[in-house]
Amino acid sequence: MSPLLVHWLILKQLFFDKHQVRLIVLQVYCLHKTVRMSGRRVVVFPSAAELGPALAHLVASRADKALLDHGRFSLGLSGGSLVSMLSKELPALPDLDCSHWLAGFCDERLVPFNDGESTYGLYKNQLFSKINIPDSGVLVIDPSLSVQECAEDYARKLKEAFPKEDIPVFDLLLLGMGPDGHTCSLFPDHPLLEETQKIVAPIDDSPKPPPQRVTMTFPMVNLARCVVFVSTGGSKAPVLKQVLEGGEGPALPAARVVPSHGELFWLIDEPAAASLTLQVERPGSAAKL
Ligand SMILES: O=C(O)[C@H](O)[C@@H](O)[C@H](O)[C@H](O)COP(=O)(O)O
Repeated sequence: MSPLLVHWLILKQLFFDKHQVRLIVLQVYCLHKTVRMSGRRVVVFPSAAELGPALAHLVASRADKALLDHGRFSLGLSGGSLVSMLSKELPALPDLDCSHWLAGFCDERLVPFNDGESTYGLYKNQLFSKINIPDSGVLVIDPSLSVQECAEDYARKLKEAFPKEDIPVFDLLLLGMGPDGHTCSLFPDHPLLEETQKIVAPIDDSPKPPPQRVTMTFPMVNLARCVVFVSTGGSKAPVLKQVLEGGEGPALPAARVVPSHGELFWLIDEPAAASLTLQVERPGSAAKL
């Protein structure tokens, strides 16, 4: 018998009657249900430095699972701080094999690849050059096209890469969230939030520069097997509270990411979590998610 169980049985004998035991079990169950079984896990790390390795392990574990299940791991990337975090942490994993990975972009800015604003350009220099992902394993936009054509071209590339599915189902999408609650290039109050037909849409009036971008839409994002938001820093605290706990007015774009069948993680640090009152997980840096 495990020592924990022995302790519990002694405690139970000494202090609790049957009714109290039932209550405690019910409370533990409810807590577990709130934290885990709502389908969304909010996981708080002391700092971004501790969050990074846990994110890398999560990526590697979902990659292992996907490779076993269907021989390929499809990963959707976003810009922002994710670029440097992934570029630091993924190559540091021992034995990471990316030869059967397919990397796409949750959104991309319509600028040449050698422009400092190109998300692909950043990943190419900082991450792809350090891991063994083949060039053919990276799905990129064609920045020479108009924004409309670019979105159509990128949607076609995605559909070709997922021939068995009407709408591509990514194994893992990594998302960031802006201080206005945007994610991908889906901005608050923008008509693209209501898009139901296209899997990738053009946007030429992005409130955050550069104005021309292409973006995955909610119908595609919400089909992913796993979606992970990464949000760090005290400046994100107010919007995180609104997104995770609700507030006045229509739901912000990041709050509308609710995978229909997949997992949803919010990996955040303590400064970003400062205003939250909901139940969160605080697993420490060695977290295996
Ligand atoms: O295309 C963009 O303009 C950025 O990529 C942007 O959408 C970013 O992902 C979020 O603002 C989160 O940024 P952080 O990861 O730095 O919080």
